[in-house]
Amino acid sequence: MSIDRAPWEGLAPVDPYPYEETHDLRSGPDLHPRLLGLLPFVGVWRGRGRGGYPDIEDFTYAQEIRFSHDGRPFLFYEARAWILGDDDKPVRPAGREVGWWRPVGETDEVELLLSHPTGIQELYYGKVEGTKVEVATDAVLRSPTAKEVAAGQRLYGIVDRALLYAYDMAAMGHPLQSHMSARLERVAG
Ligand code: HEM
Repeated sequence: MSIDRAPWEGLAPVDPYPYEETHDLRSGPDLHPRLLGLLPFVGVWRGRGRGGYPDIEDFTYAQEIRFSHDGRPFLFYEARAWILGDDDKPVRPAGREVGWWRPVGETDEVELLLSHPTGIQELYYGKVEGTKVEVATDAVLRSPTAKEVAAGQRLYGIVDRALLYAYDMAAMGHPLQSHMSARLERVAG
């Protein structure tokens, strides 16, 4: 394999990426009609959650989640969490995930592709019902160094203007059970 410089030699520099991405429905491109079912999620959210699992200590965390779009029929999703101490102060950065929420054609079905810095990728399928989205993994891809995560289930909902979710996972030989749940308030969008 080699890189050939010749085709680009002498050409002008390229302008910055010309298309807008927004988490604010009042600015930027129009939301693609296929995303109408997911419209209530678009924005930036911040809040706190509780987590646990059989062999670990229960923990409290804070999290920011952003759902944005660029006019095409998918949402960009990004979540960053940090562990909170008893005094509510940050203890250390925790789970991060990025991915894509993809409505399936004109249906109420949705595909969710998520990628984690822990060597795991998840592919979820599920349904949008009103302001609720429920998805379950179709596949989990793990790098050789990743922890043994076998399956996941997620429920997202907008309740009283807040974003609530619950995440159940089957991992490390344990059957599907709760790992985290949280409540986040809209902070932008
Ligand atoms: C908000 C995001 C998350 C937070 C705050 C979080 C937090 C934690 C904490 C505190 C632990 C204990 C071990 C440690 O300190 O690292 C842990 C373990 C674990 N987490 Fe998470 N986690 C998050 C998301 C996820 C996700 C999305 C997955 C799977 C894709 C996952 C899979 C696991 C696994 C497999 C373990 C090991 C459990 C065991 O050893 O029995 N976590 N998590």
